[in-house]
Amino acid sequence: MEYAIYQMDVIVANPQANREKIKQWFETDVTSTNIDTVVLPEMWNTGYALDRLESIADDDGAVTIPFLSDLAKKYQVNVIGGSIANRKQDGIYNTSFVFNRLGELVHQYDKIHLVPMLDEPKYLKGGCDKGEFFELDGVKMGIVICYDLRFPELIRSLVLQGAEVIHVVAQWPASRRTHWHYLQFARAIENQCYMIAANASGRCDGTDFAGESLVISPSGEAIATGPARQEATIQAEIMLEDVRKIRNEIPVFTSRVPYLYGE
Ligand SMILES: NC(=O)CCC(=O)C(=O)O
Repeated sequence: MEYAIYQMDVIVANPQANREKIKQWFETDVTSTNIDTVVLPEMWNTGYALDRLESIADDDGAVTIPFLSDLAKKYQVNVIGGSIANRKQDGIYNTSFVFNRLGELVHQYDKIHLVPMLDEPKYLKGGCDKGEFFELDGVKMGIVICYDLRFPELIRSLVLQGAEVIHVVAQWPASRRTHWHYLQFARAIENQCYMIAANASGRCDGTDFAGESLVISPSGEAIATGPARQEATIQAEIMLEDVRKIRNEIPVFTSRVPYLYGE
């Protein structure tokens, strides 16, 4: 499966301009190649303009769902739609939407863990549905959003449901770029799964985002790394048989003792 990650420099507080950027990116970077799946970063509609979300968040995906669905259909690619600021009845969530090549919405997920360091709990509501896997092209996968990466239980639970590929969509600050790297590698190695991590570049209210998007194999090798702090497209091919291979070589999942972990 061939991936393209949009390491996007999100325009702060301008959803229309960000949709235009994404449309343009599909035209230039998705048409000419054999891409199966594209991945966008976190909060690509508004960036971290949290104090302005009341007026710029989408309304339960009203604009974003048809926008991403049309792109998936037009280019016949799966779309891991990053995440957006998304108003629901009881507040604004940080929501991901995933589409298959037919443009069908196959999954949605609200970020569970809100980031105190970026003031998210003041402006956003945290999701309370447990992460569930979805399937694209017959492959079981999962998605988490940025700070969720720090909670190994969430990713382990997706992998125990059968996910072989975990997507992390993010706006991860450059100041904590070492955590970004080590945590991604740890999650790949401990779960023997692919990690596909799409980070934003650019800056918002004095915070620089790291870029350095990553594709990591189930044995913990970096297959692709995006440049630091600049917009880029990262392309990589993943081989699902590598998941089976490493799980046979180092049978972590048969060595587990679930009753000792309270499962
Ligand atoms: N957008 C985020 O969730 C950032 C997470 C972060 O800064 C961290 O975990 O550190």
